[in-house]
Amino acid sequence: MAGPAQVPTLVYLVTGGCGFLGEHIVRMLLEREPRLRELRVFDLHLSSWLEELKTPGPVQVTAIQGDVTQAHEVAAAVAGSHVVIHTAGLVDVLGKASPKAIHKVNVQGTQNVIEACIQTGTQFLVYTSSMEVVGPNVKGHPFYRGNEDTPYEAVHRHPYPCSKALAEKLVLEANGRKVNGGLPLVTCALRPMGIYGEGHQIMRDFYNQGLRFGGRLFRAVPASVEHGRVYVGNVAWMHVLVARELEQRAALMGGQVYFCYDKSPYKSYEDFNMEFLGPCGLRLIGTHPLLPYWLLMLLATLNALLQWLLHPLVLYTPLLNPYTLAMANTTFTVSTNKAQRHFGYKPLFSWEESKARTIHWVQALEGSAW
Ligand SMILES: NC(=O)C1=CN([C@@H]2O[C@H](COP(=O)(O)OP(=O)(O)OC[C@H]3O[C@@H](n4cnc5c(N)ncnc54)[C@H](O)[C@@H]3O)[C@@H](O)[C@H]2O)C=CC1
Ligand SMILES: C[C@@H](CO)CCC[C@@H](C)[C@H]1CC[C@H]2[C@@H]3[C@H](O)CC4=CC(=O)CC[C@]4(C)[C@H]3CC[C@]12C
Repeated sequence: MAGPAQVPTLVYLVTGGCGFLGEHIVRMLLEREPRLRELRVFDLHLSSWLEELKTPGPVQVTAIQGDVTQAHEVAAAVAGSHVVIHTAGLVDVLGKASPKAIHKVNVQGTQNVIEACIQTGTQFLVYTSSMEVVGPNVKGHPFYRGNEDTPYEAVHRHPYPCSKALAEKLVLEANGRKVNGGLPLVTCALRPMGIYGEGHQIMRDFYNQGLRFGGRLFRAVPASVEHGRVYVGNVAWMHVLVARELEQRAALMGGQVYFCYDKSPYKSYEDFNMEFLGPCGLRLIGTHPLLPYWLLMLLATLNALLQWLLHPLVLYTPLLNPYTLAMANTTFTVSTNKAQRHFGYKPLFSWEESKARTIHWVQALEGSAW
């Protein structure tokens, strides 16, 4: 809420504001950005929950149905905004979208956002990048408690990380370009670890898979492999803070990247999911992977082959493919305080609270075993 001395003046635009992360950013801005006058929510598909936010209140919420690949639609939405949080993206590692579509949305879409800021004189751009810009790489090298300066051979082949890496580069290189009116564009990129929390589709998929197998999930990843995770509320909070601080700390923060992290424990992907699915009645079978890695890779490759064979007829997109298996089997965790040093980030939600909120959400899912 605005204090007595604060007159809300700022206009924010959130692209992808109806997605899993986008919704949390939108709600967080409304709760915790007192200087906000108007919040523009731009998305290809507008969600029904936006309606309740559009009712008269201290902040005008404007829903804009649009496509980031359409430069004119982006420019119209950006015009007159002070800050753009560009979180729209095509997130796909299961083969639901073509490489071309992923590139178009993630790279061309980001280029359109940058050019729109330049054309319309919008000075501050926050980009949701991804840990995937760094790794895990195709060689399966571990990244153990690394930070933004840890050397790592970032080599990608999959369309999604390739597109995020290219888009991040565009955003960082645009820092300092002159926007209409002559002021410099200030950009920075946030690289979330694997996000979890209310609304997480893959968590929902694992839960439904567990229900189909009589409440059981079967271990495929050794418990010793650590996969970094971060709660969606903390990712949203980091976006709000960066957007708020970018003006005052432009010299320090402009052109920088920040991993998005919190106090979520370092665990394997499956053991971490069990923190939520366990209390909802699911069990993870096996203390070690039930099948050897080579056999899992064979099955994953068969899945990829089936996907290719079936694609003219149906979309076959199982969770297990060579890429997801390699991702889940490679340690990738961060330990950094760069965001704290540069803009005072501290997680808003403790691990206990993040866990409780996520469990509560899983329990409320349809078909719950709870
Ligand atoms: N889910 C995760 O674990 C992580 C996600 N990220 C990044 O966070 C961002 C948000 O991801 P999620 O919320 O998980 O995905 P999501 O798929 O739930 O949200 C993406 C949103 O972008 C919108 N969108 C897609 N194409 C669009 C287009 N052409 N024009 C306008 N809007 C479009 C979608 O409709 C959707 O609402 C993405 O940029 C993603 O790369 C980064 C790290 C981890
Ligand atoms: C082998 C399977 C048996 O249970 C487990 C498969 C799990 C995978 C579906 C996930 C493992 C790692 C995830 C990715 C990771 O958290 C990083 C990501 C960052 C992003 O920017 C987007 C999402 C994702 C690619 C995430 C997707 C799901 C996994 C591959």
